[in-house]
Amino acid sequence: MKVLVIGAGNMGLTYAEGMSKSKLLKKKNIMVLDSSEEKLKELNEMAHFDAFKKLEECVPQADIIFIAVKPYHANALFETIKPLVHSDQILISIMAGVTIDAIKTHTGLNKIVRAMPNLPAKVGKGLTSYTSSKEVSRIELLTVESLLDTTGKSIRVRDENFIDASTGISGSGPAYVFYFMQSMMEAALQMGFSKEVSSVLVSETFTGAVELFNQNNLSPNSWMDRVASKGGTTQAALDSMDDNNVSELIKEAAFAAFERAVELGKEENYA
Ligand SMILES: NC(=O)C1=CN([C@@H]2O[C@H](COP(=O)(O)OP(=O)(O)OC[C@H]3O[C@@H](n4cnc5c(N)ncnc54)[C@H](O)[C@@H]3O)[C@@H](O)[C@H]2O)C=CC1
Ligand SMILES: O=C(O)[C@@H]1CCC=N1
Repeated sequence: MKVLVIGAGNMGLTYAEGMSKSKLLKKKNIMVLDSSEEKLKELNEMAHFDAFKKLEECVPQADIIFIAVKPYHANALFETIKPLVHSDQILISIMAGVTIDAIKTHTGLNKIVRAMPNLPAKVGKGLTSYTSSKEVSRIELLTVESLLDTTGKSIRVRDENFIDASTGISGSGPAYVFYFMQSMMEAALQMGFSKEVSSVLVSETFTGAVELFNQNNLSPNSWMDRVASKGGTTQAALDSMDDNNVSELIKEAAFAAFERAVELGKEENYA
């Protein structure tokens, strides 16, 4: 089996690296194509991939085509691969908002998997939600799932609405965590800590809290209760967040990402 990754940026290269460790793929069965000369140079230095510049040299031989370009590059790319594809191929897209119907129309392919990963895939801690067109068989889906799992965990969702929803939670979510971290680091700096110490204070706090959450069966609310003493320091911080409606604002932000994913897909707004 051969996999072709088109777009070797943050996500494409991460998946190519992940899939190169898959037992389903033998060495050198991952082809990677990027339109940027700089990227190609980088790819040519990586021994475990075959790097390509021309679609006609790699698209026809691929069993699975993995698309990881930005949504606004999708349609131009689809039109160029259309004459090169054959109906047995499976196309996996991780592009935000690009719908299965649009992919079918513009590529002529029917076996489509739409997936939404997230950036922690870079360190094997990704979460990828995915769904597929009915033409992808159960066995093919198992293969796809096994490839997606090379970068972390995957979750199969019922339909594309849940892909857009998971974009608002897990796809864009790492940025919300970084937003929170950035604010806490800025507060630590203002309190007089050095940059290095601020970074350690914040990152260890996040790692520790997530580890606690993962190792126990308690809700975040229950954990908050365990940190906060009545009339104490944590309660002062939580009261301040409640007074400022922070919880509602975070939910609003997640819905903004969800709605943007839906909007991108409508009438192909990403084009
Ligand atoms: N970065 C993230 O956290 C996440 C990104 N995504 C999705 O992944 C996709 C890729 O995002 P990133 O990796 O962050 O982007 P990126 O900008 O890092 O990588 C895109 C790559 O595609 C290449 N490219 C552009 N047009 C091309 C073409 N026609 N043929 C071949 N290569 C081409 C570019 O040279 C670049 O190397 C996007 O559609 C995004 O919606 C999904 C979930 C998370
Ligand atoms: O911001 C974006 O559009 C992409 C999709 C999820 C994360 N990054």
